This record gives sequence, C-alpha cells and structure tokens, in this order.
Amino acid sequence: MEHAPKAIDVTNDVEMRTFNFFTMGIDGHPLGLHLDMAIPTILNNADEEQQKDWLPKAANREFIATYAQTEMGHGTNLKKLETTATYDPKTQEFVLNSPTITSTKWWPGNLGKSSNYAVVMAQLYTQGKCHGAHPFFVQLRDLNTHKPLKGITVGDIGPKFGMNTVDNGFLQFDHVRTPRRSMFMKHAKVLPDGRYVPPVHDKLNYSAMVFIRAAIVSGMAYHLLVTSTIAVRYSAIRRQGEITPGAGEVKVLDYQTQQHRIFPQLARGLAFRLSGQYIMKLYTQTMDDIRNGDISAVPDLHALSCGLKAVTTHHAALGLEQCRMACGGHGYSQASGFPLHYSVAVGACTYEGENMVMLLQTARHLMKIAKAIRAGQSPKSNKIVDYLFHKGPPKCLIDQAYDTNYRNVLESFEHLARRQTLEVYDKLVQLQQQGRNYEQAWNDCAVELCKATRAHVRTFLARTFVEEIDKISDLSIKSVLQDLLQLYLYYEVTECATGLLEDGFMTGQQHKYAKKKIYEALEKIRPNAVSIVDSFDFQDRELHSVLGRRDGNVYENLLKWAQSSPLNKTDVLPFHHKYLGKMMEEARQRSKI
Ligand SMILES: CCCCCCCCCCCC(=O)SCCNC(=O)CCNC(=O)[C@H](O)C(C)(C)COP(=O)(O)OP(=O)(O)OC[C@H]1O[C@@H](n2cnc3c(N)ncnc32)[C@H](O)[C@@H]1OP(=O)(O)O
Ligand SMILES: Cc1cc2nc3c(=O)[nH]c(=O)nc-3n(C[C@H](O)[C@H](O)[C@H](O)COP(=O)(O)OP(=O)(O)OC[C@H]3O[C@@H](n4cnc5c(N)ncnc54)[C@H](O)[C@@H]3O)c2cc1C
Repeated sequence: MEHAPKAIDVTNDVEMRTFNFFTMGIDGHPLGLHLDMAIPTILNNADEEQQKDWLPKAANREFIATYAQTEMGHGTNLKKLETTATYDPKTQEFVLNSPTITSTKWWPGNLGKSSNYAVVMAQLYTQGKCHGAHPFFVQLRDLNTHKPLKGITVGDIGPKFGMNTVDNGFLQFDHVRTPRRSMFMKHAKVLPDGRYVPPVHDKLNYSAMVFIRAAIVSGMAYHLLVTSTIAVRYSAIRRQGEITPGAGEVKVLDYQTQQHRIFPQLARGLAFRLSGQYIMKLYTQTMDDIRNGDISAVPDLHALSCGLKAVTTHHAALGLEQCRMACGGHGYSQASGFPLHYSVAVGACTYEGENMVMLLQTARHLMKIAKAIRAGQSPKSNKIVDYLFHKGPPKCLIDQAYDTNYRNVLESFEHLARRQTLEVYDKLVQLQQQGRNYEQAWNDCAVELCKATRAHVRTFLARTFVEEIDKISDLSIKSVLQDLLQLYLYYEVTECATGLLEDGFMTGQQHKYAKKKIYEALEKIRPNAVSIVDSFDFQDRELHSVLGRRDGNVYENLLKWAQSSPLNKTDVLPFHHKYLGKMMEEARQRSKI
C-alpha cells in the first residue's frame, strides 16, 4: 500500500459516523425510525406533559416506535392521506380508522415486526370538521406478548430493492380507540369538549421530516466518502495494463479516467459534509426558535433542507455508481460492499420526500424571492438567498489571472441561479397573462423550476465549501483540501456548462479553462488520495468491503470471502445429481442411440 507523507485529518466526523451507524447502521436496524423520527417527533411535537411521559421511556428503549405517515395510495400528497382520527367527546377518545385499501399505512420502517408504537399521521376530524393531517402516538402491539392490539392489522411489506434488514411494514386500523392525549398537543390541540386549537404554523407537524432531510445531507456525505474510500484503496492496489510500454502494469489509480471517475465523488462528499453541518445547525437553531415562539426561520429551513436533500441524494446515487463501476468486476461482487451502500443511499432519493417534489418545494421559495426582486424590493440580509437580488458581473471571469477565494467561480454559479430563477418566474407570469391558471402555469414550468433549484443549491454548496476551507489554519491540511475544492468547483462548472454557455455568460474558451483546472486538480490529488481516504479512519466493518480493506490484502481475502459462501460448503451440491447430472446422463444416453 502506498503511503503519502502524512495522514490528513480531513473531517472530525465521529458524530456523523455514530449518528449513521447507530441510526442507519449500514442498512438499517430495528431502532432506526425510533431514533430518527419518533424521538424527534416527541421532542418537537409533544407538549410538556407528554414529553415527561414518553421521552424517558423512548430514550430508555422501553418501547420501539416508528413514523407511520405514508399510505399505499399516498406518500407525497399529505393533504390526501386517508387514515382518519375522529374525536369522540363522549369518551374523550380518537377513533383511528383505515377506510380504504389505499389508506393502509405502507412503507414505515420497522413497522412490520419490530415496533410496538407508532407516530401515526391521520386526518383529524372533530365537531364534524377535518383539520388536516396531525400526528398521534399510538400503541400497536402488546408490550409483553408483542401481539397486535385489537383492531390493528400489521405486517411486513416484503423484500425490497435494498435495506432488507429493515422490516418496512403495513398497518390498518379498524375503528381503534385511543385517548385524546395520544394526539401530539404541542402545536395543535383538541380540547376535551372537541374544540380544535390551531398551531401557530400549520407545518410544524412536519418537523420530523425536516430533521431527516437535514440529516440525509450528512448521510449522503458519509456514503460518498465511504465508497470513494473503497474505490481509491482498491484502485491503489489493482494493477492492470501499462501506460509506458514495457514499464510494467500500473495501478489503475494512475489512469486519468479513473481519477476523473472517483475524485469528484470524494470532493462532493466533503462539500456535502460541510453543508450537512450547516443545515443541521440551522435545524437545531430553528427548533429552539420555535420553542421560544419565533417561527421566522421555518420557511428558509424548509426550502434549504428540501433542496439540499434532493441534490445530495441524487449526486450520491450517481457517485456511488461511478465508484462501483471504477472497480471493474470485483466492484460488482457483494464482497465490494457497493450493492449494500448503493441500495441504502439510493432509497434516500425517494424517502423523506421524493426528489422532484422536494426541488419544487424549494422552487416555491425561490419564486417568492423572484417576485420581490421583480417588484424592486431589497434583500432581507439572508445569506442563503441575498445574492439573487444582486447584479453580478455581465460576463464570466473564471479565467482571470487571480481569483481570490474563487469569487469569480461563485459568481458564475450565482449568475446561473439568478438567471434561471428570474427567467422561470417571468415565464410563470407570462403563462398566467396568457390565461393559464397558476397551478397549470406552475406545472408547465416545473422542469425549469427544478433547474433553478439545482442552480441555487449548487451555489449554496460551493459557497459553503469555499468558506469552510478558508477557515482552516493548518496549512498542510488546507493545501490538500484546496486541491479537492478546486476539483469540486471546476467540476461543477463543467456540470452546469450548458446553463453558463446558454446566454453567452461563459465562453467556450473559459469552459476549456475549467477542464484544464480539473485535470490539474486530479494530478495534485493523486499522490495524497490514499492518505485522504485513510484520514477518514473508517473501520473495515463500516466499509463492509473486501476491496476497501485498510491492509490492502484484497486478493487473499476475496478468495476467503468466496470460499466462505454457503454454496462452497460441499464440492457437489445436492441438486446436481437430481437435475444437471441427470440431464447430462440422459443426453449422453441419447447421443449413444
Ligand atoms: C442518512 C440519514 C438517514 C436517516 C434514516 C432514515 C430512514 C428512512 C426514513 C424515511 C421516512 C419517510 O419517508 S417519512 C415520510 C416522508 N414523507 C414525505 O416527505 C412527504 C412529502 N410531502 C410533503 O412533505 C408535503 O406533502 C409537501 C411539502 C410536498 C406539500 O405539503 P402541503 O401540506 O401539501 O403544503 P403545500 O400546499 O405544498 O405548501 C404549503 C406551504 O407549506 C410550506 N411547507 C410545506 N412543508 C413544510 C415544512 N416541512 N416546513 C415548513 N413549511 C412547509 C410550503 O413551503 C408552502 O409554503 P408557501 O409556498 O405556501 O408559502
Ligand atoms: C426505503 C424507504 C423507506 C421509507 N420509510 C418510510 C417511513 O419510515 N415512514 C413513512 O411514512 N414513509 C416511508 N417511506 C415512504 C416514502 O416517504 C414515500 O415513498 C415518499 O414520500 C414518496 O411517496 P410515494 O411513494 O407515494 O410516491 P409518489 O408521491 O406517488 O410519487 C411518485 C412519482 O410521482 C411524482 N410526483 C408526486 N407528486 C408530485 C408533484 N406534486 N409534482 C411533481 N411530481 C410529483 C414523484 O416525483 C414521483 O416521481 C419510505 C420509502 C422508502 C423507499
């Protein structure tokens, strides 16, 4: 194994790994939703008395709860969830019911066999009126026998694309009664006589989803850094082919194509890690603000968490696949760990808000800003969006001799986000002026709205990366991270080049310049690549990969891994004589006739 001069303490990500390992493990485990969604829901949606009752038991694992919101018929459109919770003032209870097959709760993690409680999202009816989806804390199974309670049908939904150690389940209620106080009462309330008290913000019930969306950003960083580690280490031991004839086979990591495949994933993993820290801080701060009655940051948090979740999960899915493909045939083996990591990471493109829907949620926020800009309003000193109000340089300057802190590159991203945001806003207005209603106009602009969101999120990720690297004082570490930053920024320039070239902002020459900077960065990163991934200090058991072993003994352990397969317990498998042997014997007999 090659070793560069120094290990690099790239990220102090113990808390991230602990979070991931204990909440998700690699492919999840029975307490995943309990820790990731049920406890955050209790923390943010239960009133004081309920927290006193439920939180210690939840933290102490006296029960296991999941988050049961999605139904067979609806996952995105929460307004149309069909499970009902109807208040009966006579008994001061809610009656939970699944009126249709499509109202069956479907997908909640650990619902099938592990959980005995659930946060259940149901349409709240009281005094004959529906008040929308609200969360209820409902017992599903007997705490001793673990049998489903009366009126409850629950089970596992069967094998999935991945995460098959998680018992995603289904759940039906047949007029199940639950006490009034099983409704989470921090924000909205139903009084004993049935009167409904609305929350200060009607989306505070959605806070558990916001938490996971924020957490997913760091989670995607984790998956990208793990799989880049596997790919870099394997590429540093795998020799295949020659660059200089006769000079002997090279490490495949020396091929520029290999570097161009893997190193941007490493850089993106770092970028996502840094933005993941930011959004989690914003989430925590906003939850504290809400506790103090200030809900002003809720829209910003929602918009940024939706956009970051959609962009980072999509790029992680693409990046994991690149790392797998970079490892050739052994990358296709379960021994590589890629199938496991990929099938977990790619689920995040869907769960916690399907990516297209999330991009469009952020776009709603951007359209409000575009309206304010068009109305000549000034920015509200909000670092995430203020750049949209500013006029940037009329032309791209990325190839200027000196670009302090990548200001010119960031301005290019800002230019694209500003242009796409304002152009799609203008189109929305124009379509409505031509007679379309807002919803139809929105749908007719949806693809461009998603592009504007991606451009805005790219700007945020890039600016955060630049700002965080700038804060590093250790020059030896800083110089290595700046190589990754350079790669990240110019790689992103080439990724959004069509948008930058479309209005003549960037020239073809400047696009060539960006590519040159990418190749330059690849060369600079190559000698440090193994040291960078070693500095993440992932344990072999976390990587789940023979290819990514820290000791680099891939081949011996690949054979050991294969030999340990149950198929190799005996030389001749029982089915052989029964089927193949018999078939060949008959074929030989026939050929003798
Ligand atoms: C690695 C770690 C792994 C961690 C391990 C994780 C394991 C797996 C866990 C998976 C768990 C799940 O999947 S749990 C289930 C996840 N399900 C989802 O995420 C459902 C996605 N759908 C939704 O969130 C909602 O339906 C929306 C946001 C799409 C639409 O909501 P809606 O109620 O219809 O609202 P809508 O009319 O669109 O918008 C009304 C206004 O509300 C605002 N709004 C909407 N939502 C929010 C919100 N959360 N917070 C603030 N504001 C909000 C909008 O900006 C808008 O403002 P304005 O523009 O009007 O001003
Ligand atoms: C691994 C996994 C774990 C999960 N865990 C949980 C859990 O623990 N608890 C829970 O409650 N749920 C869970 N879910 C469910 C998950 O949250 C939903 O699958 C997700 O919200 C998407 O909803 P859906 O499946 O109904 O897809 P749909 O909403 O039907 O979406 C299908 C397609 O239609 C598009 N679409 C839908 N609405 C719109 C729109 N308004 N505009 C544009 N396009 C739209 C979507 O983009 C998508 O392409 C899990 C799902 C998975 C895969």
